[in-house]
Amino acid sequence: MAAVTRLFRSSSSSSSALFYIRRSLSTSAATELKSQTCPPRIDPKGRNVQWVFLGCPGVGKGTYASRLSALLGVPHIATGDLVREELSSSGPLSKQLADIVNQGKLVSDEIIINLLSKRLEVGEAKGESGFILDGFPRTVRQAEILDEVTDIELVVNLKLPENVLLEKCLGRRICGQCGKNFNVASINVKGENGNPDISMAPLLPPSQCASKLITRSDDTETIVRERLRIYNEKSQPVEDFYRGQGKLLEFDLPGGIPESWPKLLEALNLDESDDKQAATA
Ligand SMILES: Nc1ncnc2c1ncn2[C@@H]1O[C@H](COP(=O)(O)OP(=O)(O)O)[C@@H](O)[C@H]1O
Repeated sequence: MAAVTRLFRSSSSSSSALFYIRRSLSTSAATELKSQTCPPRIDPKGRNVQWVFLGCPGVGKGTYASRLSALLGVPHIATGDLVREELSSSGPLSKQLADIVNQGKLVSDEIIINLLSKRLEVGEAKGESGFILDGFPRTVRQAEILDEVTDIELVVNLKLPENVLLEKCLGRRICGQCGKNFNVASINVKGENGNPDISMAPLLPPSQCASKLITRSDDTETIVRERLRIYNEKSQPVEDFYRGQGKLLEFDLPGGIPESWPKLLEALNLDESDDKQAATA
């Protein structure tokens, strides 16, 4: 497979893949955020933002990153989706990835950078610029590599208590036909240590999707617990990396989408009229 060939041809860690990332991103204008944690009020479209979404498995990175990508007119690039696409192909990497993902482990930095650079190449050919990254970087090494090739403006760190994350992952369903995400869990968790209670209504599928729902093979309790453990070990240092750069916006989700989305827009200094544009996009 071309991606693997390219990866193993590179003499230093991911250098050829990095070339593609650099080339794809060099045309995008980056705005320094530095010590601010709230971006300036902006005209959302055509801004070519370079944002990253961090957060534990099941927190909702995909949901909010995808809504914001529609609002801001930039691609939502989820490395988990790239891994799953590769998994469902019959390429030689597929079996290796299945073993890693189904143990809840992280794919190597080299493979993930290679998949990401291929995705960026395709986007570049279509004239894309800017991005919202979801699920990348997940290690400090990945964050350092990203820093070498682009200037991330803002890193949104979505947070929920661990018991909610587990329930959300176990309730997650995907329509096998249209690919939309749903959640059958009805969450009511009492807040501990002075934290507020959290309730989330299920996000149920319409009738045409109801009979086609599938569960991700890595959304079992054992694998989710392992993914949470690995997040704490490998990905939490990424939060510190960006906190040190003054780019981290911490966002405690207050509940499901109806409660969280307006508050997230507020935290990002985006307003309701921008939201309406997204809804009709
Ligand atoms: N940046 C990355 N680095 C290493 N592995 C990754 C990365 N992104 C995704 N993966 C792999 O793909 C799997 C699914 O990713 P994702 O859909 O983002 O899951 P999650 O729901 O755990 O956030 C991960 O468990 C991991 O094996």
